[in-house]
Amino acid sequence: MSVQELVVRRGRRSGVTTMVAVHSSALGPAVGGCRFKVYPRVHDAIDDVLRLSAAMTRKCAVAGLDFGGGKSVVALDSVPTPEQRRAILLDHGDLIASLDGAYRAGPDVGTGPEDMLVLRERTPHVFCVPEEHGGTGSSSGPTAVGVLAALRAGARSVFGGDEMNGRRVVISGYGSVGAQLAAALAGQGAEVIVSDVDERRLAAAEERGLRKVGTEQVLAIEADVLIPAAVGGVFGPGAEVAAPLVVGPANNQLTDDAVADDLAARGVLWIPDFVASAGGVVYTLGREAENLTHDQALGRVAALEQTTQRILDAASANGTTPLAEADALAEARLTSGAEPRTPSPREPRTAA
Ligand SMILES: NC(=O)c1ccc[n+]([C@@H]2O[C@H](COP(=O)([O-])OP(=O)(O)OC[C@H]3O[C@@H](n4cnc5c(N)ncnc54)[C@H](O)[C@@H]3O)[C@@H](O)[C@H]2O)c1
Repeated sequence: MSVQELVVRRGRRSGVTTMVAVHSSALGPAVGGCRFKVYPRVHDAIDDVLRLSAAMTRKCAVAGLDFGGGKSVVALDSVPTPEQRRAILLDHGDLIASLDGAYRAGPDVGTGPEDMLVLRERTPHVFCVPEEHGGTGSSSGPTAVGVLAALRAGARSVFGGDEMNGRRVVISGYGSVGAQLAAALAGQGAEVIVSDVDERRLAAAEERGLRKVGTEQVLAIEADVLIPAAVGGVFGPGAEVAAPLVVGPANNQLTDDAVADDLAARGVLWIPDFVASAGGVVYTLGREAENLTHDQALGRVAALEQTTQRILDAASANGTTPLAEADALAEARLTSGAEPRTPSPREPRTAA
């Protein structure tokens, strides 16, 4: 897999290997989340950082952002103590600082706004520190708003309308984004069923009156919409999916791009994850890099509905998949550097 820059370093305080991949800076400095995860081997972490950074390039390009794709990964061999965690974050902050702004980090799986605060002790190139420290905090709310925008476009294509009342929706992963999607869709009258590997999350869902289903049944359950909101690699070759519409925030849902063709051949409309999950990065960069107001930034997130519609219309007109059309849109921006929304990327507000 091509990558512009990959830096892998063992931290001097923690002894833990952390890494940053800058996949592309064709449209601007690379942005991406910092993932804390236990990996069997460092090579698995390297594979992950490369794939995730490439997905960020596509996400930023399709969403019209003047930023490139990057990612950072902390390759853990076990869950760290709080002291180790701080040492790892400081080491990782030094690594990000050494790239001099070519990569800017936000939270990802395993990290949150408080961790960004520790990174910021070593580098200004950090997004999403808590609001009381001048950042915008967790991006899960805007991410959920973006998924709902993409869902509306998808529902019009599949069901002829975007009314969710009476529709059955299965959400895999009742975490930060999944829980917000569940609340919003239940509020619109949808029958929401959730799945999670964490019993405490399931108990929280049940307290809110939501039905649960085992993780092994998620793909097979009869539903109108399936929302992958947990992990990547959900759909492999020949995956059997009962729901006609799949749209969700989880990154890298397909084990391979060719799976998009398999899903289409089975009559499943899969909205590319890098389109549906862009709400968080669109909102955060709008607020922190362009100083937009909350409402202005949310307006940009809502525009993901039109972007998705454009992709679905093109797929329908050209007899292709939404993935092929989303890729074409990303490629057009990357090769022409087309129509930057802002004159030039600015420093993140947190850098001030
Ligand atoms: N938070 C954001 O702004 C954002 C932005 C873009 C993409 N994403 C992606 O969306 C997904 C959800 O993000 P989040 O912030 O809600 O994460 P989260 O960690 O808060 O929630 C994930 C949930 O999935 C559950 N889970 C893990 N493995 C599972 C499995 N095999 N089956 C079912 N449930 C499982 C976890 O227990 C957890 O409750 C992640 O893949 C993340 O990378 C999130």
